[in-house]
Amino acid sequence: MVTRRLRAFKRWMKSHGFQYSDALEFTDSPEQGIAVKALCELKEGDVVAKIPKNACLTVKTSGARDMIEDSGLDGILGLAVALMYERSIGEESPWAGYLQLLPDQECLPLIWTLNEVNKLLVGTELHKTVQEDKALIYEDWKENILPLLDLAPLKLNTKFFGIEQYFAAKSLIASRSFEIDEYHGSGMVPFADLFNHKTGAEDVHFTTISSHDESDSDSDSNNNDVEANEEPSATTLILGKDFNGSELDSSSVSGDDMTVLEMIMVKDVCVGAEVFNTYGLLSNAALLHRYGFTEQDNLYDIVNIDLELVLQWSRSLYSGRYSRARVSMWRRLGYSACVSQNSEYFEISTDWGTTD
Ligand SMILES: C[S@@+](CC[C@H](N)C(=O)[O-])C[C@H]1O[C@@H](n2cnc3c(N)ncnc32)[C@H](O)[C@@H]1O
Repeated sequence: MVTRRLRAFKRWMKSHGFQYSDALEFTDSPEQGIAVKALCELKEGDVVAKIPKNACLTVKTSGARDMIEDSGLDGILGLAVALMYERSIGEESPWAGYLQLLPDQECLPLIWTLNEVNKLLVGTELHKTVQEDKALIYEDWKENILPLLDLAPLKLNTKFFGIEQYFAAKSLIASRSFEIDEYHGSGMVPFADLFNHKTGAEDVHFTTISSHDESDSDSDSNNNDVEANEEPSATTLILGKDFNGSELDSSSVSGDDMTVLEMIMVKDVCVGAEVFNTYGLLSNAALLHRYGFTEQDNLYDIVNIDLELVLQWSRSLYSGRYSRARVSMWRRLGYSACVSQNSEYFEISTDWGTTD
């Protein structure tokens, strides 16, 4: 269903220089939110959208830039202030047409009440993490956001900068922001954040393309393409992270470059099917923590077992020497503290200390 908010968003995209394929359809339902579907067959290699970087909401593009930078805020904290600020000025925000499409907040564990966290996460590896998240976010707000309210020049509307609004902004940033490049840092990327996730089976990649790669020629293009690049030297971006784990694109060192972000099909998609992006190869704990959902039959799901528990169990059955031999064997087999990009969710005790 094309809702009024989607129509307003499309108008907004048009007026901000977005190009996207007519073959993409946005659907909006109260139960499932927004999804992107294929109206006709999409082919691997199709460039289905081009997003101007300066239409992304970042600290650099926000009207609150001076205040944020003068206060020494940056990163996610700076982006949270930028997002709260743009929300606070309503229709006057250049992103009004985009912001009206966002939910108030994303239902991540960090915005659950403490009761819900204690009841629903007890016994899971997220329990302590989310408790700590909540405490840290509150401290962040007290230390960094509250003092902004006394700063005169921008006359902030305080009701948009309360603790609840800060949690809401953090939940949206966790679930929808991208690391854009060295200049912009993290930002909200309209359009790119409409795609849902499918673990290890995405159809589209979100990439950053340097302006010098751009070409007017489009010899192989089909009707679904928006103008394709000749030789794109692309870096794939995923929500919240640089996908390749490589350095962020540093070609953009000022705000006036013409760099664009592109969405490129990495697989054929047939008519009527949903077009998925990837948020990474994540376990269900990581998905829940960052995005507020889990996936059935997630091939990348893992269960962490605290090594201390395993050692206690082993020591209760076997001698200390035998237990140590076991630990050494696990090490040789590569069983160790997780060193993946998402290790924050999966850390097992790294204390391999000897015990008798
Ligand atoms: C980047 S947004 C995607 C667009 C979103 N569906 C919307 O309505 O705007 C990310 C959010 O979409 C939802 N989402 C994405 N992929 C999902 C999936 N495979 N299953 C359930 N919810 C998903 C989650 O709420 C997640 O926090």
